Amino acid sequence: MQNIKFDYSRASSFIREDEVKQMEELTLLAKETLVQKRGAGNDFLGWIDLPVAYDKEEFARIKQAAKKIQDDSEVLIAIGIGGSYLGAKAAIEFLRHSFYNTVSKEVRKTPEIYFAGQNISATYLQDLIEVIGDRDFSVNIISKSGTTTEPAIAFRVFKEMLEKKYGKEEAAKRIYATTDKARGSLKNLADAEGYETFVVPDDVGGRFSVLTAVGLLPIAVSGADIDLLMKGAADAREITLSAPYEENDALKYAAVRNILHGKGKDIEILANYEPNLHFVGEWWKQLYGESEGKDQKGIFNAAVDLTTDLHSLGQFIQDGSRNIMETVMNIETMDQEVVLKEEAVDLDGLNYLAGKTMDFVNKNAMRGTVLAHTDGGIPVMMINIAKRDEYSLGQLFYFFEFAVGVSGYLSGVNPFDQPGVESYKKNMFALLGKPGFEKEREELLKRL
Ligand SMILES: O=P(O)(O)OC[C@H]1O[C@H](O)[C@H](O)[C@@H](O)[C@@H]1O
Repeated sequence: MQNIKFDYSRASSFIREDEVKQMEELTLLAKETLVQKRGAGNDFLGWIDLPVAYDKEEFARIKQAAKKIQDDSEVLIAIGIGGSYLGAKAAIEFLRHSFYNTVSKEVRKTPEIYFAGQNISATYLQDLIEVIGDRDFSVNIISKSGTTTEPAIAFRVFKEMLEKKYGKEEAAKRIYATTDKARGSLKNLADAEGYETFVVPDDVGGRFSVLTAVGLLPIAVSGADIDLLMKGAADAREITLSAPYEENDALKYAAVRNILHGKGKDIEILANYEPNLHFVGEWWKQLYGESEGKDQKGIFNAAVDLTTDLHSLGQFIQDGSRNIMETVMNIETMDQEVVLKEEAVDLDGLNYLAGKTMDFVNKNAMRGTVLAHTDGGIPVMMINIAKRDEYSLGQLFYFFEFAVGVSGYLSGVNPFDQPGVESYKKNMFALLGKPGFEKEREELLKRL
């Protein structure tokens, strides 16, 4: 079943069919380079077969660990940043209750889940500690490299808290470490302290790791069905690897956004009309931004929540600099319904909507906006998502991952490295006085 469909028919005034056809050869070549692991970054292509070739024994352990956390904890703190944060956050926000952490326990049924280590804010951390209070909690520390500063700092704090509350031995049973199978300080620490560990495979980069233990453990704790998530990704893989160019949506998305980029559309905004999709947008920003923004090239990625942002950025999108393309994530069938009622006196003038659902209003807002943006000079592409469930999300993750691999090769970059991310770290370490950065420190202090 194909639950994710790409449709660029609305952008027909910006792009001709023969242009898309002309991209066929290059796009198929990029796809073959990717699949046959012949391109730059080919050490990091484990995500291509992951949905069918994942470690089944570990998968079962993830489910057991999730069950244990559900049984013995009221709160899970998932610590991680970038790819070790955004996938799980996106999935839980998309799949579960809009107010997951605040809705009653009877409705939620599973532990509250908070994220930490995705910033260096003391206020955020102190407030989170207050939220946990004296309740039972567990920690999932997630870092592929095992050396990232932000999560390491947060982990120190929560590790101490756990050890104080439960004693060292019991605390160790409430700490789950997801990291490299052999390297890094987190792996060493986990081995020394006896934490249960889960592996981020060597050949899966952080931003492609949502379907490894990195994403799967917190997602499973939230009560979402990770079997269905994997099934969705596996089916998307099947479709993407076998469909011819004309019917291959991931390839078309890669081709079309590159054509539009060539016409001066340097910015791509990913829009949603459902708040549950907000963090899919955040996940996508890392996936696309880190994969393509390098060598002084790339499409800048931004995400907007609509109709909310039509009342802030809407003016700019409609009428500002014309270097933007838009991709809309549209959930075709929503699971909840609110029907608008008739009022005896039509003071707010809304009686014309009586009997209509909110989704009807939302979808028409979307249709109207797509047309307005098109008329305003913004090519709009649609990604139609059948519904809000694990199966569709698995497909969506795979669709975006595959498309960015192809798209990166089309634009001539290595989509699987992120050399630029090191620059801020080097300066931060130097300013913090980390051993080994003495020379850089001297130079930087002169510039402050
Ligand atoms: O999982 P970690 O090794 O802690 O890495 C977390 C993040 O760190 C850096 O920002 C990388 O550029 C990201 O790609 C990565 O997802």
